[in-house]
Amino acid sequence: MSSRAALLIGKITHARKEWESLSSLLQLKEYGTGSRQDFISKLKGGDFNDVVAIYRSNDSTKVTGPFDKELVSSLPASLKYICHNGAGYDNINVAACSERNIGVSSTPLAVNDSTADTALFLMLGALRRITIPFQNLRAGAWRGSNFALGHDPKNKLLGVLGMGGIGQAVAQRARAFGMQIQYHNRNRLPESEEQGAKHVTFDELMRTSDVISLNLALNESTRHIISRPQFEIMKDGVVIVNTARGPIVDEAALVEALESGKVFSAGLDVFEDEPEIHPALMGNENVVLLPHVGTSTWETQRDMELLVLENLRSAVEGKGLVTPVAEQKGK
Ligand SMILES: NC(=O)c1ccc[n+]([C@@H]2O[C@H](COP(=O)([O-])OP(=O)(O)OC[C@H]3O[C@@H](n4cnc5c(N)ncnc54)[C@H](O)[C@@H]3O)[C@@H](O)[C@H]2O)c1
Repeated sequence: MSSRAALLIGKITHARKEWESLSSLLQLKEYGTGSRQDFISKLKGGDFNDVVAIYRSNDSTKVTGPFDKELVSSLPASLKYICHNGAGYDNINVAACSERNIGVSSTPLAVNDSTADTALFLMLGALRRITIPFQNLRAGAWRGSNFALGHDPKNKLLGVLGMGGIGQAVAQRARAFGMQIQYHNRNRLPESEEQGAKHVTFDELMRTSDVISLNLALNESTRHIISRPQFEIMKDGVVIVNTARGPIVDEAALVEALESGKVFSAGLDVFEDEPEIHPALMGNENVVLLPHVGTSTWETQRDMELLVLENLRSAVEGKGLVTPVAEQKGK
C-alpha cells in the first residue's frame, strides 16, 4: 500500500467508482462531515500528514469553511494539490496556496453548457417578466391583473461581461435567438474565436447593452464591479442576468435600479450573501430568482466530478494538473 494518500473533503455522488479506483495509486481518506474546528484539529493532530492531494467538493465549504490563509497554513507539508470541484474558486485563497507550492485546479469546461443554459433561461424569463404569470397562475388567477407584455431577445444587443467558457456558451446560444453580441473581457479573444461578437470597453458595454450577462470570476477587482455608477450609465430598461457570483453586483444598487425602473428586470442565480436573499429582490416580481442551480444537472455534476478526478490522477502520476486555476497557469 502506498504511503501517499488522497483526501476527499465532502462527498462524491456520481463518480464514486472512479474515486475508489484511485486506491491502486494512493491510500484513500475521507472527511465527509464535521466542522472547521474539528477539521483543523485533525490536520494539527497529524491525521492527514501523508495526504498529497485533496479532492474538495463544491459543498464542502459548509463543512470546513473557506480555504483561507488560516486553513491553508494548517494543511500538511506533504500536500501538493487541491483539486476543487467548481468553476468558481473564490473560497480558496490561491495566493496562500501558491506561497506553499500547492497547485489548485478547478472545473471549467464541464460547467459551460448547463450554466449557459441557466443564463438563457433567466434572460428569457427576465425579458418576459415571467415571475408575474408564474405566480398568478399558481394563485388561481390565470394571467392576473398585473400581467404585462415582455420583450423579444431578437435584435437586442447582448453585452457579455467575462467572455470565458461560460460567456462564450451564452453568446453562442443568444445568437440563435437573433441577438447581436458585444463583450468585454480582460483579454480580447483571438478574432477567429469571436464569432462575430464585438470587443468593447467596459464603459461601452455598460452604456449600450440591452441585456447584460455577467460571466466573470469573483475576485477583489471584480467585487461590486456593477454598482451605482454603472447602473447610472446603463440604458433605461436594461435587463441584468447574473449566473457568475453574487458579490460582482452591489445588490443594494441593483434593488434601487429595479425600483426606479432603470432596470426592467433581472435574472439571478447567485446572490451577495447566499443563501440569504435581499428582501427587496424577494418581493420584486420583476426578478427571476434561482437558488444557485447553474450546474444542477446529472450530466454536468458527473462531468465535474470526473474532471476533478482527472486532475487528481494526472497530478499524482506526475503529469501535472489538467485544469489549473488561471492564477497558476504556466507554473
Ligand atoms: N451559477 C453557477 O452555478 C455557476 C456555475 C459555474 C461557474 N459560475 C461562475 O461563473 C464564472 C465564470 O466561469 P467560466 O468557467 O466561464 O470562467 P472563465 O475563467 O472561463 O471565464 C471568466 C472570464 O472572465 C474574464 N475576466 C476576469 N476578470 C475580468 C474583468 N475584470 N473584466 C472583464 N473580464 C474579466 C476572464 O478573462 C475570463 O475570460 C466562474 O468564476 C464562477 O464563479 C457559476
